[in-house]
Amino acid sequence: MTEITATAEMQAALLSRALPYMQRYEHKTVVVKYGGHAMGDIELGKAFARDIALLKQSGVNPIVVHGGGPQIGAMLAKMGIESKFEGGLRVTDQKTVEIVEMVLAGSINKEIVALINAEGEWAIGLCGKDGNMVFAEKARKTMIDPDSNIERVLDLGFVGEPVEVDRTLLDLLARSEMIPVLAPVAPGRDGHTYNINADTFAGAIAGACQATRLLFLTDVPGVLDKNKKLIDELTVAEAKALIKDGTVSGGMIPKVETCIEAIERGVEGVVILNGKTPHAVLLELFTEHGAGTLIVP
Ligand SMILES: Nc1ncnc2c1ncn2[C@@H]1O[C@H](COP(=O)(O)OP(=O)(O)O)[C@@H](O)[C@H]1O
Ligand SMILES: CC(=O)N[C@@H](CCC(=O)OP(=O)(O)O)C(=O)O
Repeated sequence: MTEITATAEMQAALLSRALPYMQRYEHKTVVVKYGGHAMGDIELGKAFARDIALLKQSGVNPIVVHGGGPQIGAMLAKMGIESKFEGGLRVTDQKTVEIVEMVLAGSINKEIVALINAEGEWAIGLCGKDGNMVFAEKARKTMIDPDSNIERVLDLGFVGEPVEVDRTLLDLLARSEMIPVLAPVAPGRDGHTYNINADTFAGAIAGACQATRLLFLTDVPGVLDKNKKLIDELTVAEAKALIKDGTVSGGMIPKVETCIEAIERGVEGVVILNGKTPHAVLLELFTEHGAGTLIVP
């Protein structure tokens, strides 16, 4: 067999394996949450943008929701403001929310839009404020104090939770062949701007759009057990237990909580996977052995 024939056969074999998966997602909504920790490397960023463009070209309706926690932290540090987190969420005062909006809805959002557009697609950068897409309310979070075992209410300032999602604009964009790239900032009916954890925002969008898949791209292979081994599959009950016993901590808490809520809202499948693996999105959706942790009911 010549080298050219061998390559053609390999490509055909790859295609024939991928095609049934491609058909499975045709005309379906896939929400991809692109975490701040998965960003940073320009080549990886281009590979991510290429995957999103390819999804669109294969008839899938992708919606990107991005984070930018480390990038916000760096900007706050430059301005001499210390980052403080409680339960994986940034304590956000008025000055902080202004910087959060600038970094998320400004620079990061437009960088991702430019990367996808460079792949020949029409991406459009928005946040919850655009088209009355998302309204938020001040987040009401409680936490069990590990020392006293007493539940305490957290005051996180202008941290919001999405309470209303209107998909009119998203549906319009899907019909116009555009790819929405969403920053997790939204207004409240009280006139304030709220900083929403990007995982929570992605879950609310996926729920409202009845997405077929919700993918979380982060900087770890998925949910790890106490021995740092990857857990391939988790039920909702097992996931709750891992948060309770502290195996899941920090930024992984809002992620896993969102997975649980998204499944309860009717999203078919939720996966947490490593966004630092080149073409993680295509591999997850279009190959038999998806990567990461799949959360199931
Ligand atoms: N059980 C766990 N399995 C995997 N990661 C965990 C776990 N518990 C805490 N983490 C932390 O959660 C981080 C991912 O959340 P986060 O930093 O918010 O990422 P992103 O910016 O991608 O949203 C990991 O880098 C890891 O440090
Ligand atoms: C309330 C809250 O914590 N908001 C996040 C929003 C960005 C985010 O979630 O980014 P990642 O996905 O990269 O973590 C923050 O201020 O960092």
